[in-house]
Amino acid sequence: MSSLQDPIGKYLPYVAIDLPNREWPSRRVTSPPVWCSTDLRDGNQALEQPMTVEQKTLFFRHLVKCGFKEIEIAFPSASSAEFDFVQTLIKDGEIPDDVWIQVMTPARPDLIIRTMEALAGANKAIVQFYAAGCPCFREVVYNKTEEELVDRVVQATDLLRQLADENRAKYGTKFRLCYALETFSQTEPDMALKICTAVKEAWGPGEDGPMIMCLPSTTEVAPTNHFADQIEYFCKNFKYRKDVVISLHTHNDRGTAVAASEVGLLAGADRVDGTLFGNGERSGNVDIVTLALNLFTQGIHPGLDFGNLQESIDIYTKCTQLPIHPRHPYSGSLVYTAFSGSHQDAIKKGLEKRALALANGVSPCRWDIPYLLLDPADIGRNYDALIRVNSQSGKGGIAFIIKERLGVDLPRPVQVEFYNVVQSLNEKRQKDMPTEEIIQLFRSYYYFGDSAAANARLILDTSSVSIATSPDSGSTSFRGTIVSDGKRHTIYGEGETEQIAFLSALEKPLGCYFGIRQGDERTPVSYGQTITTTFVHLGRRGPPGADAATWGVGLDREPSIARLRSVVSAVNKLLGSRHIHA
Ligand SMILES: CC(=O)SCCNC(=O)CCNC(=O)[C@H](O)C(C)(C)COP(=O)(O)OP(=O)(O)OC[C@H]1O[C@@H](n2cnc3c(N)ncnc32)[C@H](O)[C@@H]1OP(=O)(O)O
Ligand SMILES: CC(C)C(=O)C(=O)O
Repeated sequence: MSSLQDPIGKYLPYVAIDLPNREWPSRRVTSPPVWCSTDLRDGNQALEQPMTVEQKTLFFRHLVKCGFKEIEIAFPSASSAEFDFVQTLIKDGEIPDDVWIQVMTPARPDLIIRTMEALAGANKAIVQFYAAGCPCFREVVYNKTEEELVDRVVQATDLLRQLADENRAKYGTKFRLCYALETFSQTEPDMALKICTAVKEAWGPGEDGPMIMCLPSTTEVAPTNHFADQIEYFCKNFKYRKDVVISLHTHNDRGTAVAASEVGLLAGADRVDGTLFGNGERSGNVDIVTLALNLFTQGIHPGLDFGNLQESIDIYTKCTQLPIHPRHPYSGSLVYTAFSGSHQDAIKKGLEKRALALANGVSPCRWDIPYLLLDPADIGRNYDALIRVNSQSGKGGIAFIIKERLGVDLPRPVQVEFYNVVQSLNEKRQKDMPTEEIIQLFRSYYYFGDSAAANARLILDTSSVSIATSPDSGSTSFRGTIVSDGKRHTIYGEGETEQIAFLSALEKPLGCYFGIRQGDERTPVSYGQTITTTFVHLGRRGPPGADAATWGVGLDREPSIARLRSVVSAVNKLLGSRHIHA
């Protein structure tokens, strides 16, 4: 069996930057960055099967709909499909006036020329060219000295400026340059400054807007505090800082791309490029949905619209053929679901408190629900999946489902009673119980609604019921028709309340004596109509030691009928027999 070897010597720790007065730890982000989607380039280049023109077009339209104003659409020199895609978007008028398309090229003259050809006719274009700066790339990949590398990027910038001028003259295209110092986070800080200064000076002030300096963690190799130091150091020491937009492009090799971008913004960056759901090379780019919703849950509108997140998920999965993990932040199918009892209980209480505050007109009503960072409704989800029941669940979660689906607000003892029923089934099944099944079980267990009546030994014909209260004695009389074990009886009884009168009327045909031990009636709930829910705890007198008691539930628009129904429910449970559980 293999075991993890001693890593000392094989892997080197990062070299910390001397930044004694670092400011990023105490800063706050108060407004969103400029966003750039790189789904159609970095995302696309990492797919087993890169997107077709149709898929890219669909994705592009969606990015526009989400509100991206800068969209990297292709690596035009990679293939004719990529080249043609750029031309198709331009010629078909797909690009809104306020959107800058971005394309990517290495700092190679042949590829730069081809890239600029692809932009013929564009209105607004950002050309991103890249060359890595770190020692490994200089030595291993390019075989170039620092000076030779600087020369290469300066020559590339000169060529880009010349071609941009030509395109501008021919098509009126507005051009901005983005230089991506690939492997920035592995490049010596002063080398990073040197190479970016050379590019900026070669490009000049830029006619159509500020130049962009993209500082990527091409491969994420160190903790995020180090990345933040690198960005702050660059921002403080780059002499053209005020003239450029600093952009972040973080990868997720250590699983901290989101955190790296967040601290990078604190450290002074202005722009973030990344992909929806973090698609991209290896473990991906930064997930822009997560970043944006992280801002949203701090009370800052991200300037991107993920109000219908399912649409983004559907388009993403269709175009990339990649799934979203069920536990993916904000987007996963299970991230707004609690299975465990104490989570469910807390969520239920939080939502009830919020409902009360909303009903009392509290506005704005702060979202403060245990375990739920975001209101699922904000991204277009409903509350159906909030609670799912398995053997780890408790009474609170089950009560939540019954309340949400049936409008029945169970009192605590009924919650406990029904929880025990669900729990004993769950323990046998060893898997979660779908909501529909819980509802069905509730109906049948409490002989609730028409479907449950089929199993009932006692049925009350509610249309036959007449209840009267004597003004003299104050006593209430009940008259009505029941069906007991298939036989029809017209019965009569008297008592202090309609429930007691009904119970006394039942004694003869059923041959049993029942007594009310406890009752509970809930404020009528409104589901288009006003419904009263009544709960009764009913005892049956049996032989010594064999007394039984149970809860019954009754619902009706008419409060007195709801009370009688609760008695029917409890009596049926006590009589048992024809009752069949799920
Ligand atoms: C970190 C990133 O994601 S960067 C973006 C990466 N994306 C892509 O590569 C997707 C599209 N790429 C492609 O289709 C192809 O790589 C092409 C068409 C661009 C180039 O293909 P080829 O000409 O066959 O070259 P290849 O990809 O093997 O590149 C290697 C050469 O480019 C050089 N090179 C690599 N990056 C750069 C750069 N940024 N600037 C200048 N030269 C570079 C290498 O040093 C190497 O040169 P050498 O042949 O003299 O040793
Ligand atoms: C070249 C840049 C933008 C990049 O994709 C990276 O470094 O990961």
